[in-house]
Amino acid sequence: MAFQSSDNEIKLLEFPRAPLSQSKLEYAESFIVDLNLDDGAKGTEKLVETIRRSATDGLFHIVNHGIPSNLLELQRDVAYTYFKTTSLDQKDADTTKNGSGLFEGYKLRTPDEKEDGLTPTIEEYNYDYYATGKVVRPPIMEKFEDEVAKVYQHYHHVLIPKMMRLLSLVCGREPDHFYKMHDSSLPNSEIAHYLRYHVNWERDTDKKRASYAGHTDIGSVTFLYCNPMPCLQVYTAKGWRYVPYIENSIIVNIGDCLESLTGGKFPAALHRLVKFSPDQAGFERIALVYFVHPHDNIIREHFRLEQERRTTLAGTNMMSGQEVNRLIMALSADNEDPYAQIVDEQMWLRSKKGELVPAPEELAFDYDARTIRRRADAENPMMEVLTQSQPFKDEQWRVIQSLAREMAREKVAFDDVQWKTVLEILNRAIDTESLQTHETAGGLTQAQELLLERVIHDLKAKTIEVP
Ligand SMILES: O=C(O)CCC(=O)C(=O)O
Ligand SMILES: [Fe+2]
Repeated sequence: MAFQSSDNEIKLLEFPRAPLSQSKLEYAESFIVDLNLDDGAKGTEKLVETIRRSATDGLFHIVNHGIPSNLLELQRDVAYTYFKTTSLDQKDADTTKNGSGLFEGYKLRTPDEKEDGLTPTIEEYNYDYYATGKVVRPPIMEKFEDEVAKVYQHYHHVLIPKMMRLLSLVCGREPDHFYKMHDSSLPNSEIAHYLRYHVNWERDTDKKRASYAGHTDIGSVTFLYCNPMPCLQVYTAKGWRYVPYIENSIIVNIGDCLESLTGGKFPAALHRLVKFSPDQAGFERIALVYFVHPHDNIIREHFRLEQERRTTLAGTNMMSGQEVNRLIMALSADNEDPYAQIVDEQMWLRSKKGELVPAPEELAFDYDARTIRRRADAENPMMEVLTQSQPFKDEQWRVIQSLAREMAREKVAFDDVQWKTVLEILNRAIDTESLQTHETAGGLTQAQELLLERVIHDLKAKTIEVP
């Protein structure tokens, strides 16, 4: 039950702030965008250049953003008070789905957590101020809504347009190019996201909450109010690095949608949370995040394109920047960094410029589970379709891989039925050196046939080595 004093008034608690950490840590480069310099002329050009340079990390810091720090710190106290003083039963009741698949309110506990009566060690609350207004807010949030809403209003009316304009300029577009995808003419969502990391949150790392295992945010940009507890890391060309703490700054973090909208030229920031530094042990951490998504139809198109790319790349050993991200996510979920030993820095940088790069040979994607596993113990989903549970011979696999590479390059895909035809043709080509493609039941388009013929021709010419 919410803490209430005798006069029925809910009291705001002050979040116990840890002293600044003195730990010596390896930090990412600080790309600082001072909005006071945004003059529409030389100053703006300088900011555009800084943002352009930050594209390797996908993350930069804005200062002189115009939101008074006391408002943001009030927001931190409000979030803390809610998490700290609200009963579990009330929190369970505070969840609402807003119809878009995104949750509103308190993030539902898992059935296990409910059964064991446990409070999640990372708690989350989502707040879409510009949504329909149907959601009933907890009393402490209602009480301070007018003040805290000034933060949302500033994001909505000032910082989103400014960032979208700067990002459009970075990408050589018309100044309103990205903002037109976010304005109020069509439905979209902006979500204030509060997180409470309990003192002992790292003990639950097997639960892999998205916020701390390596991940990218799905929207276009995310604003993160600077946090004096240096747990946030970003993946850079040098590996995982701590995000520097710059007082009163707001971090801007590029999400998947902006990566798609820029054709991979502005890659999403891959980030994660790691344990508290020893001199801040015993404190909790409250994070204040503001997710920005483009219009709903653009989000849908983004997911459609992602699905299409996955279909095209499935079974190939080529990866897009997003797959590279997923690879690092899968490998670094335990806060280790084996990725750097597998893929070199140049490859990573190329993927960050929108190129397809070869995946490490020994790894295979599992698109359904959104993970990547070592090939030895991987069941490749394409192999399943092709072999219908027969084990796949090495030589067949070699040919299929070559075919798949060509498919990725030429953007040709086969459906499940067509794959069976393809397999028949390839098996015959391998076993009898017969290269006829037209003898089979078919179902292939001309482009597919041509592609297949070329791969088979290479096979005959032994440019594909069959061991
Ligand atoms: O806790 C933080 O600083 C960031 C959390 C985060 O990455 C997220 O909520 O997506
Ligand atoms: Fe995130």
